Amino acid sequence: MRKENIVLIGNGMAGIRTIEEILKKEPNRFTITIFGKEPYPNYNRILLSKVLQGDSDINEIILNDYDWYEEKNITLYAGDEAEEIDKKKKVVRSRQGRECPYDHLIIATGSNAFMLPLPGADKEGVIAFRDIKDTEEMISASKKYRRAVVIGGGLLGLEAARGLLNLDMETEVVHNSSYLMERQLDEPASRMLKNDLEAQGMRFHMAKDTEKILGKKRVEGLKFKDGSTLEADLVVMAVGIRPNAVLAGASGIDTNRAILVNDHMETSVKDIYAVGECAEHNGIAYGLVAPLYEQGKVLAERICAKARTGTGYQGSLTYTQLKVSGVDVFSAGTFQDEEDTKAIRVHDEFEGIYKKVVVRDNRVVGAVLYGETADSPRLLEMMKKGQDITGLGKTIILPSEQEGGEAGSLTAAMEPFETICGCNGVCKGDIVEAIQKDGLTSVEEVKKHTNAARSCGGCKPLVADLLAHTLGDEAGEGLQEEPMCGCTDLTHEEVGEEIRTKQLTLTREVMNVLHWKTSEGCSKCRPAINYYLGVAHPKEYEDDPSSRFVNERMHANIQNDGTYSVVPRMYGGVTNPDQLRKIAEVADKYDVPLLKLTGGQRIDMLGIPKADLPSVWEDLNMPSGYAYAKSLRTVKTCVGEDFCRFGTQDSIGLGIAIEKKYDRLNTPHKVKMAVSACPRNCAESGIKDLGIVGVEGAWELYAGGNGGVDLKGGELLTKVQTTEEVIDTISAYLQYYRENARYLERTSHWIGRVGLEHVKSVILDNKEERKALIARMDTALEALPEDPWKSITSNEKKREELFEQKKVEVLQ
Ligand SMILES: Cc1cc2nc3c(=O)[nH]c(=O)nc-3n(C[C@H](O)[C@H](O)[C@H](O)COP(=O)(O)OP(=O)(O)OC[C@H]3O[C@@H](n4cnc5c(N)ncnc54)[C@H](O)[C@@H]3O)c2cc1C
Ligand SMILES: NC(=O)c1ccc[n+]([C@@H]2O[C@H](COP(=O)([O-])OP(=O)(O)OC[C@H]3O[C@@H](n4cnc5c(N)ncnc54)[C@H](O)[C@@H]3O)[C@@H](O)[C@H]2O)c1
Ligand code: SF4
Ligand code: FES
Repeated sequence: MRKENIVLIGNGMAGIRTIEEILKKEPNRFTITIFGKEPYPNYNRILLSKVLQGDSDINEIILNDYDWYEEKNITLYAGDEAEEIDKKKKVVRSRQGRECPYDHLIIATGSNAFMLPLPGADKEGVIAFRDIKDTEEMISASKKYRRAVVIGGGLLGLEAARGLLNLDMETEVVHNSSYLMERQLDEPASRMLKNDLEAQGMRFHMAKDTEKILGKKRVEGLKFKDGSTLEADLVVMAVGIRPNAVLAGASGIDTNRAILVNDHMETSVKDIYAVGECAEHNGIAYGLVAPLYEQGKVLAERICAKARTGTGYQGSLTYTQLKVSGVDVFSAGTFQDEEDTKAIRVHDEFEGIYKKVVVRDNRVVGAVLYGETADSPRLLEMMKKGQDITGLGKTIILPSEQEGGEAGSLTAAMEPFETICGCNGVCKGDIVEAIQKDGLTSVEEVKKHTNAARSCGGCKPLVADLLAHTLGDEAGEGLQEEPMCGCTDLTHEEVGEEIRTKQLTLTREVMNVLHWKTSEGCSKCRPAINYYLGVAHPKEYEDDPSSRFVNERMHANIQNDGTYSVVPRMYGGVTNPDQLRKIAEVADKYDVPLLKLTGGQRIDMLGIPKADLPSVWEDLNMPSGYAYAKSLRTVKTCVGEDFCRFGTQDSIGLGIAIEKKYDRLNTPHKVKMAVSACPRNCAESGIKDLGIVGVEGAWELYAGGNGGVDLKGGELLTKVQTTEEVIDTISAYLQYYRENARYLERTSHWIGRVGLEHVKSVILDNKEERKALIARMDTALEALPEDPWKSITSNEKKREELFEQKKVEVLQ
């Protein structure tokens, strides 16, 4: 029987994804022929930004190489353009004279970059940014010329500008509106973006209209309508796209802005379909891959089923993320305030974080996240489902606002149906199933099996996290490591190792020697570098407060209304009438709105304005409880042998001794401990980073427990006889954790990653290493800073700098 012929015009992202979907359903039913104007196999256009930025090369962005076409028996005419569609004879004719019959014709001709029709726009050195040729031209221009101007401050323009900066060009962006990315961001987010990009070295000319392009044969500059000029050796136009519908229109297929299609991607002509940026569905021609891939799935279904099935394509909710290292931007749906909308806003100018969630009729209809975008999958899910948020608190809508903002634990808390990869519409459940069923151990494998992370790559950290979480103890050597952040290609471990081996001592030095891609780093790498430097040089390194998160800088936890909470240290959860009287007096004097007992057995004074913090600390005259820090938080104790009839050990005495010894020590994440004097475990030792349980004549130590989002029982580390052995084991364990865990990795994740047996083999079995770890811990303890509250209240300058100048806003 004759196979049916499919002809595809356009070898780009949407067309080939449609073919992939068809082949999944019907690997042998069709003879497939593809015309591609560009002389390459199918590549990832999105990652051209990364090629320009030097993070990737052209070979790495090929999605399907020539072998793939051969394996699938597909004929590809690369570099040959389809010029005519003869609907009567059902053939396509090409520029090189080929004539191909079709039973099904798919048009996926994408878009063309829009070139402003300015006088001089045809000069040498004036280009677009759309394909491999443009990218290569920019890279080669950077070797000869110095001054680049990008016209257009949208997604494409900013990604191009970042690339040109990486190529060492002086880069200016000319934008016709007063705000960058005004189609995706509101004013505050746009302002923050501009500040951060300026700090990276980009220069902006806002609200400028270009009148003409100056120069002889090659471009020499721009002239604006206000009469001013700007010199340029290279001009990149990034001012939007125009769907490529000319061939379809000339062939008698109905077009408007693009090729008109119905819910099944059918055009006005039988057996001719359109998909991708060249298609217009319900008045919208999309310019991002996620909707195009959804269309591809529908079209594959339509062609394979030989009839219309189901509801077809119903339009897409789009979202964008900017691919520029050092800035995290997310935008979806309605992002401007409207008459019938309300917004939840969080704005932290210290950490450079802005979040706005737009709500209409108790449903999330849009969001802008700047500086921290971990909440984006959950918000998208809420928007897609139209979830009623009545009664949901801010920490449910923005889970990363929870105390401590547990970086890295977000996928653990996600539901199986929640989307991990927006571009490819892949949810958590699909990925977990593939990891388990197919034994996947790397992001690359997950990519191949599920398509997740195969497009913009923005979801890679989530995929990596999910992989590590799903594999747990099995996550061994094969697990592919992710870079620390967009500012570097090095992993946490590599940066730590370089700091140690190259004896780097300052943040700036780390960034210079390790070729950081941004001049100032970002909110992910700066705190991590600061931490690694502190661990490597405990005596010499001077902590950098500007690399600390806001809570650590202010030595108090910021609350959702912009006030702070103050938690004084109560060693082992033990207090006395003097302390209680002092707390009561301070609470009265400062009208503290809420006093609350914490889970760590101390008293939290909530609702204190920032300006009052130093006076409150002074009046309390108690040490800081470090309730805000990546450090030892509390050592919870049960009453133990002195009072409890079951107690066999002095849990309070041991708990206080431990808390006094390790108090103020920097750790990769917060550390909680507990001491119970018998297996009844009243201090909840089983869910602590290190839990100690008294048994007849001995102590059992449990490691890697967690009572937070990721509930986990600790595992037995060892059983020892004396309190001295307990302390030595804690020193070895904590020091090994400090030196080997990634910054922001809780002990439960760290042990899950490296395995408890490994930790035991180092800190218990290897006597030499145990001794060395204990010695290094002692050195770190000798170098501990004085109590931070005291150091601020006794230093007028510090007090003024921190508490009387800058502004932290948290708007609700
Ligand atoms: C630098 C850059 C970064 C981007 N980043 C993102 C991002 O982060 N996220 C995101 O979602 N989207 C991003 N996009 C947009 C995304 O790449 C497009 O939406 C997507 O590539 C469109 O796919 P398509 O198949 O419709 O069109 P295309 O990928 O453009 O493919 C169409 C192909 O058809 C060919 N063609 C046209 N006419 C003919 C003809 N007559 N005969 C034969 N071949 C023809 C074209 O040469 C082209 O190769 C980015 C785009 C660029 C340029
Ligand atoms: N990260 C991403 O998702 C990403 C990255 C790059 C490109 N893309 C896609 O590629 C396509 C093209 O991107 P784009 O940024 O060119 O399109 P765009 O339409 O989103 O932005 C163009 C920008 O240029 C500005 N502009 C228009 N005319 C101008 C003029 N005369 N002078 C100065 N500025 C002018 C506009 O105000 C607008 O902000 C879009 O579909 C986009 O979604 C997406
Ligand atoms: S853990 Fe045991 S010793 Fe401690 S309070 Fe509870 S029952 Fe008493
Ligand atoms: S979100 Fe773009 S590849 Fe997954």
